[in-house]
Order: sequence, then structure tokens, then C-alpha cells
Amino acid sequence: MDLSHLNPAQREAVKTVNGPVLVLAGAGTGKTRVITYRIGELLRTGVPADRILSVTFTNKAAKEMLERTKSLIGSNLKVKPWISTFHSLCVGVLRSDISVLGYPEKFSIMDRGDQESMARRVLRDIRVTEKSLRPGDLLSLISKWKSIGIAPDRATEAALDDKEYLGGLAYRRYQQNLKATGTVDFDDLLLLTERLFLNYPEVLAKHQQRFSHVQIDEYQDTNGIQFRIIDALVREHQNLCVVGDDDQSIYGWRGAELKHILGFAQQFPGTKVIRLEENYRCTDSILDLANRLVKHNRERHQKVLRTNKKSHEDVRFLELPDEQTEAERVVHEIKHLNESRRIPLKDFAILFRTNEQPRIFESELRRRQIPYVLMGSQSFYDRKEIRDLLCYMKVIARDDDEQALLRIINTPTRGIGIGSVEKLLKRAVRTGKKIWDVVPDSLNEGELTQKTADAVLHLHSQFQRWRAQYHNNPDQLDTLTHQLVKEIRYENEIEKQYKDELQQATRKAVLEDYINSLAEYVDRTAKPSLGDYLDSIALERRDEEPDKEAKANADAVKLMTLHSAKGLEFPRVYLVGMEEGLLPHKRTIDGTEAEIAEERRLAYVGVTRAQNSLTLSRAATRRKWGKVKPSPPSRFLFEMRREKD
Ligand SMILES: Nc1ncnc2c1ncn2[C@@H]1O[C@H](COP(=O)(O)OP(=O)(O)OP(=O)(O)O)[C@@H](O)[C@H]1O
Ligand SMILES: [Mg+2]
Repeated sequence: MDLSHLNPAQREAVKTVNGPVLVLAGAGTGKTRVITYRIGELLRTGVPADRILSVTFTNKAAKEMLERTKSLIGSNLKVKPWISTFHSLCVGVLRSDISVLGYPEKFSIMDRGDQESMARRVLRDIRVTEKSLRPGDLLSLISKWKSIGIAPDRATEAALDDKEYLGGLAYRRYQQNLKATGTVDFDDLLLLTERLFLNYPEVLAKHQQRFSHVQIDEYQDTNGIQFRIIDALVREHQNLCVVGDDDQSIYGWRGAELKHILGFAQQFPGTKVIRLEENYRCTDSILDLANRLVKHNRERHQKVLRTNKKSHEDVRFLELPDEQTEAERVVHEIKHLNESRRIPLKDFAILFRTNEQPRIFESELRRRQIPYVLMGSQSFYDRKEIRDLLCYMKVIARDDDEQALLRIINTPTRGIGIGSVEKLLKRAVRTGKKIWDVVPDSLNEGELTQKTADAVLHLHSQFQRWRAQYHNNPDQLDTLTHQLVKEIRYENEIEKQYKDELQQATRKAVLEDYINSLAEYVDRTAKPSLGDYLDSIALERRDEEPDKEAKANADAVKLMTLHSAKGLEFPRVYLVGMEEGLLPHKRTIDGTEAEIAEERRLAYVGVTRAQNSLTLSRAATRRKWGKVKPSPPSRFLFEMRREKD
């Protein structure tokens, strides 16, 4: 392999394949490049591809790393190196060994939407109103408790106020429901893997033997549980390389702990620490700005960061009267540069702090007919139609996936009313049987009419048929789903629900998109299966919708939050909404210094995404709840400019 595209420090990091290595370096210094070259180097020295594990943060980053590796070592590898996120690594471990924890091997993974309906159900069961505790808040609480290791039966003791106390009660019931239905949420994926590794040495040993070399990108954002999982995996050989930048740690709210990156060398005695100081991404004026900004953070490793890239244009600061003009100005400029200087649209990225910001840019881009992709929005799988179909597929995969069944038992309407469903559910819970199996008793006791009972049994027989069909032809998922849509007359349901023809057409197009995406899945997967498909969807939903990947590579402007821009780079960046209340976020304005420091790191991540051109814009006023309010400039703007001016 050709290591001439690396500088001496990078080469050393790539060559040191055995023992612990920490690459601690600023943005754009080639940390991710080091990871991909190491994969190449390991293969060259004869390590089998499937014994090399590289962990990244998002599915998008994993895909990108796989691409980079392929272009480095050729794409004709028979066995692929493992490149995965923490969550997909854990799914793999649990699929093989979860049964020792009393979960079924075919456990289902809840996505965010499933979690919300579960939260709502639990709160209703314990008669807590939305006023006292919102489902979303309950989920944040549960996630917090899980990430710091507070078990359900200890949460009420740990509660800090009434809300948390109610949350504790709900947490208990939530976890019971999950266990009873053989379901896990995202946090459980990590927790249960950790529990397996901690308490079942033979399971751990098996997984330790799978990988001889492990590496982690974006190490600054791993949390305690993730660290302990990796720590357990590499304990015997300690061939672990982590790369990260303490200045880019932006997931404090998920329990990422800076002390891991800072304490790595103590955790792993004999660590080789490598620093990279040359930034290959940004021009000097962009890098100056980034350096000035991040210097305001107190708790950090002192780092030198320099670049040889001379800039052709200065960083620009735009101040516009309001958010509408801000969007118009940015979009107008992009259009102009695209038309007059032939700069491709895909060179542009618009970055922002909150999910509310892109809407106005989107409508402006649409108005001017400029193609764009909004990355990281989950709209595709969150559409009602797709959620419904996914539930059908879940029940085909697992006859007893009650959560999924409850969602679609009367969708499209088939005469099974909510009252009947509740009675069936109660009886099922009481007797420990499946819903299907309590129908005869329920009928005998007069809880159901004959007509309703027939409807449930008919649905059951349909599912049995679909399941058999799936088992006969597991690689025809798209055909099966297409047929299912017709059989349940889903399009009729759409026509009944939406009077507007345009609405009907868009909804039906969603169905078609979905079936196309299934066909794509089947095409690109060596051994397609329903279980594998549902796993991949559940994980995928955490960041991207599948066809965005293709769109993003096409010629389109990219819009994304600062969180999803991590690790990426773009020739021309607009960092918009540089205002107090947006960046720093309003939640943190009266917060602690640590909270502001994290916002500052987010701004730093944004600034350092830019390769050649950077524009920071702000609106002087902004509508809040319909009223025009002044919006003061972000303190970070002053910090970036002060010394120079
Ligand atoms: N030695 C090198 N010579 C030329 N270009 C390089 C070199 N190392 C890295 N690059 C390029 O610099 C850019 C940044 O590299 P990379 O994405 O690996 O940095 P990073 O440290 O992972 O950044 P971030 O902290 O943002 O994740 C990429 O375009 C990469 O191809
Ligand atoms: Mg990187």
C-alpha cells in the first residue's frame, strides 16, 4: 500500500498496528484517513479482513468509511472488514447471545416512533396525564437513567422531583412491557451487550476472539457504556486505536465523557500518543477563525493547528434584517455562484443548530427551483403509511410482536374496534397467551361478537399465509409487500382518509417509494432476510433515509444540523442563524460554563467543515410565536473577531 499520501505522524499511526494508540488531533488533520489506511495496512500484513473492526458514530460515517477503504484497497475483497456503528455492533452480539439474558433470539428493536407509542401507552396505563409528564420527556428521562446505569426499580429513589418520580414509575412499567414483548430500545442495545460481556465470560471470550484489531473514530463522543464494551472486547490483545478531538465533543447530553479521551493513556498503559498538527481541509483564514473561537474553552488539550492552504477569499459575516431575508440572501448567492461561476450545487452546505431552522431555507430553495437535500431528517420512515407497512412486516417476522400488531390490527379498518382490542389484550396479558390464541375464549365469554372474532381470525390466517410465502421466497420481500398492500386494500383506505386528490396521490407515491426501497435492499444484500431488513431499518432511522445517500451525491445543496455534519467537509459552507438563542441554544444560555463550552464546540465543528469558503450569517430579528423579536448576535461572533479587530 502506498503510504506516501500520509505525513510522518500519520504514517506512524498507521504503522503502529499493535498495542494501544491514541491519535489526538484537531479538525481536518486526517484522523479518519488514518483509520482507513490502517485497515489497508492490517490487510497488507496478513490480518484477515473479518478480524478488523472499525467503529464509527453514524451509519453515514460507516458507509463513507467503507467507500474510502474500498477506493484504497480495491473493491474485490471477498470478506469485508467490519465497519459499523456501536449500535449495529451490539445488534450483532445480541442476535447471537441474547437468549442467556432471557430475551428471545428474534427480539425486535424499537425505533423512536415505537418508543413514543409505548411511552404514551405506559403513561395512560398508570393514569399520568400529558400535563404532568409528556411522553417525549419520559423517554429522555429513561434514556438518561439508562445511560448512567440506574435500573428501573431504583429510579423512583433517584428521582429529583415529582416529575421524575412519575417518570420512575413509568420507567418500571416501560421496561416490563419491553421484556414481556421481547423488545429492546436503542439504549438497551448497549446496556444488554455490556451486561452480557460483564456477566458471561464465555460469551465475552467468543466475541473477543472475533476481532484481533479494533479502532474507533470520533472517540471524543463515546460514552461510558460504549467505552466499557470496547474495553472488554480488546482486553486480551489491547490492539486498539482511537482517534478523536476533544474540541469536537458534542454529545455531552448523551453521556459522552470527555474524560475517556483525556484518560485513555492512563487506562491503557503503554499507549502511543500521536498528535497531528497539519490541517488539510481549511484555508488559513477559516482555520484562524476556528482557533480563535475554541481558545475560549478552558478545559482542553492545547493543540497547534496549521494549514498550508492559502485562502482566496476572507471569511464573511452577513447581517440581515430578518430570517426571511437571511434565507433569500443565502439562496440567491448560491444560485448566482452556480450560474455565473459554474460552481456545482453539491459544493454548498447550509448548516444550522436546530431542526426548526431549515424550513424557511427549504421553501426558498424550492421557490428558486434549486435541488437540495435535507440530511438527517427522518421523514421517510416516519410517514404513517410506511410505519403501518413496517408493522405488518414485523408481525410477519414475529407472530407475537404485539406492539406492531396493535398498531395495525384495525388499519385499514376491518371492524375490530378499540374496545374489542382492549379486551383481547387484557385477556392475553392475564393468561400469558398471544392475542390470536385468546379469541375463542373471549368469544365464549361474550367479550367479542362473532363478526369481530371472525375478522381477527381472518387477519391471523392472512399473516400465516404471508409468513409461509416469505419463508418460501425470502428474497422477494418487495413482491410480497406489494401483494400485501393490494390484499389489505391499503389504497382504498388512503382514498377514504383523504378527500383531497393531491394528498391521495402523494400518499400513494409514498407506498411506491417504499416498495422501491425494499427492492433496492434486496438487490444490494447478499442474503436478504426480513429480520436483517428490520434491524437495518431500525438502525438506519437513527440518522438517514436510504435514498438520500444517492441524492446527496447528486448535484444538490446540502442542508443539515451541526450534529449531523460531524466528520464531513464541503467546499463552501454557510453557517446560518449565528444568534443568541440559536447558537448557543436557548436551553443553554443561562446554563453553566460547561454547557456553553459544548455549544462553542458545536460552532467549532461547523466552522471547520468548510474547505474554501465560509459565510457566517445572522438575522437581526426573528419571529417567535408569531411575534417579531430582536435576535442578538451570537457571543461566538464576538469571540471569533475580537483579537483581530
Ligand atoms: N496527508 C494528507 N495529504 C493530503 N490530504 C490529506 C492528508 N491527510 C488528510 N487529508 C485530507 O484532509 C481532509 C480531512 O481529513 P479527515 O477527514 O481524515 O480529517 P479528520 O481529522 O478526520 O477531520 P474531522 O476532525 O473533521 O473528523 C480530507 O479531505 C483528507 O482526504
Ligand atoms: Mg474524521
